[in-house]
Amino acid sequence: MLEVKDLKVSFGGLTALNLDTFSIRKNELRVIIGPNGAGKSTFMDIVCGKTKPQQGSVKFKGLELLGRKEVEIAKLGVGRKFQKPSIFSGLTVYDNLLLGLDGPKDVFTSYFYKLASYDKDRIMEVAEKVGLVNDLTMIAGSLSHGKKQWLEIAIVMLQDSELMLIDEPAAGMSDVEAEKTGNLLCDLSKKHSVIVIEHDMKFVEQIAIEKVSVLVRGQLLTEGTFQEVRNNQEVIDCYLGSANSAQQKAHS
Ligand SMILES: Nc1ncnc2c1ncn2[C@@H]1O[C@H](COP(=O)(O)OP(=O)(O)OP(=O)(O)O)[C@@H](O)[C@H]1O
Repeated sequence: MLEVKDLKVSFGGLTALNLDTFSIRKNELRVIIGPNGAGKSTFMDIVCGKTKPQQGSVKFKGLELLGRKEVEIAKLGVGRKFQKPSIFSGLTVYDNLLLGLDGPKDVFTSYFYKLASYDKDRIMEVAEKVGLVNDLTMIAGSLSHGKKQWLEIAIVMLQDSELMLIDEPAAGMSDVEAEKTGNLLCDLSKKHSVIVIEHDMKFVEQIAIEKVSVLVRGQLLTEGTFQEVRNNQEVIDCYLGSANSAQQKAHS
């Protein structure tokens, strides 16, 4: 589904990413973890066309993505949820979802776009899945932080992208909200390839049903199951640090 090779990106002399290889399968859920500044968001920025790397190759279903515009990459089937919610705060939840449909792309035409009943059904189906069905008339800006994150995930779901890039979906969520988000992402991965960046280890453990990739200083340190990664001494040293060591001592 996605095959990355020799990817390099620097900002003003600082190497943000230097990735030899990275790939994920169709309908795989991959979690990327790593300390702050490891290059995780930069990786997603490159895949969705927001950032141009100095060199490398990013193939999506065999098609080279590098050199293409963000809109074109989105149309090819790559959807992105950013770290900070980027919804239209002044519009209702419903109108945000309407804009997320693969129809007219500006606010004005969307308002006058004649919705097919299929589109309405899609909006209701997705709103139901993310638990926003009772909030459709709410102004998006007044939603709780967790619900804003769900709205943004809903917008990616409406685009029905084959590859979904989800940056820190559980940030700022309560445990209950995070668990619900985890279930949603696991469910999505039955029909889509999903890459999730996350810091919260409890959440990572819940969603890491397949491989976890660890990025450190722009490089892929290791990949494996959650348990393998969690017990990897280099990962403990580089990333999980003393908090995890203390936890392991407490368990032994
Ligand atoms: N547009 C930019 N211009 C300059 N430097 C940047 C830019 N984007 C990212 N960087 C730098 O590249 C490095 C990698 O940043 P990135 O945001 O990808 O890390 P991250 O792993 O997502 O971190 P975090 O977990 O804190 O979000 C950092 O040193 C960051 O300051």
